[in-house]
Amino acid sequence: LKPDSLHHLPVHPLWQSPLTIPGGTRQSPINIQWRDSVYDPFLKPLKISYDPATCLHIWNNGYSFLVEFDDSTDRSIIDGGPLENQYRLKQFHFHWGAINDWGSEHTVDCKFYPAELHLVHWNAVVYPTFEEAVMEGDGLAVIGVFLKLGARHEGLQTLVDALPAVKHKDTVIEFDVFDPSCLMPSCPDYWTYAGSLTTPPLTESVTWIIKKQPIEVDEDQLEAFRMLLFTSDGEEEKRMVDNFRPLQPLMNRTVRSSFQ
Ligand SMILES: NS(=O)(=O)c1ccc(-n2ccn(-c3ccc(F)cc3F)c2=O)cc1
Ligand SMILES: [Zn+2]
Repeated sequence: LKPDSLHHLPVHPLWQSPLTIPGGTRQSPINIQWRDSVYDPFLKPLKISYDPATCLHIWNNGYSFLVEFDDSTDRSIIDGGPLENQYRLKQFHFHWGAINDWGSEHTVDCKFYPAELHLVHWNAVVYPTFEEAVMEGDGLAVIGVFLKLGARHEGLQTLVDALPAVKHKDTVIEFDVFDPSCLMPSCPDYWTYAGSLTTPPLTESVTWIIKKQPIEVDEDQLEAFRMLLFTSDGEEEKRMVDNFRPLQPLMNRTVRSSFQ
């Protein structure tokens, strides 16, 4: 890419940034082609231990709504799986579509789910702050969980009930007890690959752990996501929908599976 050609990269209206990172070799999200994933018998089970009391607040950051956690200690962590160290939970958020035909960031055999949950963790064993971990190849670990249309999810409902209070960009409410483990599917199977953040700064610092089994949510719960706004109070309302990044090239990467 010659420098002047950067100005002609397609810029997706939502992301206000180049769709592809010049020189990017491990961008996310990707399509997971099930038959091309490679079973790795050395992958360990993922260990998750969250302390519900570390939950702080929910805020609408203009991209999604984030549930943020107190990551000043090792009270909410994940370990095992493909990870060399334990990683601390910082926040979780979702991506979803305007309709149920799409909304997830990752796809499986080119199939979209209506939404995708991301639990963002950082390597506090090696890096002193989240800000530094974001810049390092082994700095972050994000668990991705697909949402599919089905039965009402009782654990999610406490979160859904709070969403009207964060309808507008830059609004926040206290949310002091929530255990994200209730959003995990029962099946331990996952895929894992080396990738990036899917919104700016798009840094190539994420070990992705994508759960094979989706969780079920009902239509009302998805509609509750869709009534959020990208816009601040007083601005012309823009519904917060389709906040997912387009698929990125796999390039020289292998997706490993924890299951045969
Ligand atoms: N969708 S995702 O890949 O899970 C994803 C995408 C972007 C982020 N993200 C965006 C800005 N930040 C961020 C927040 C605080 C900070 F100090 C540094 C950051 F990069 C961040 O973690 C976090 C997670
Ligand atoms: Zn995300």
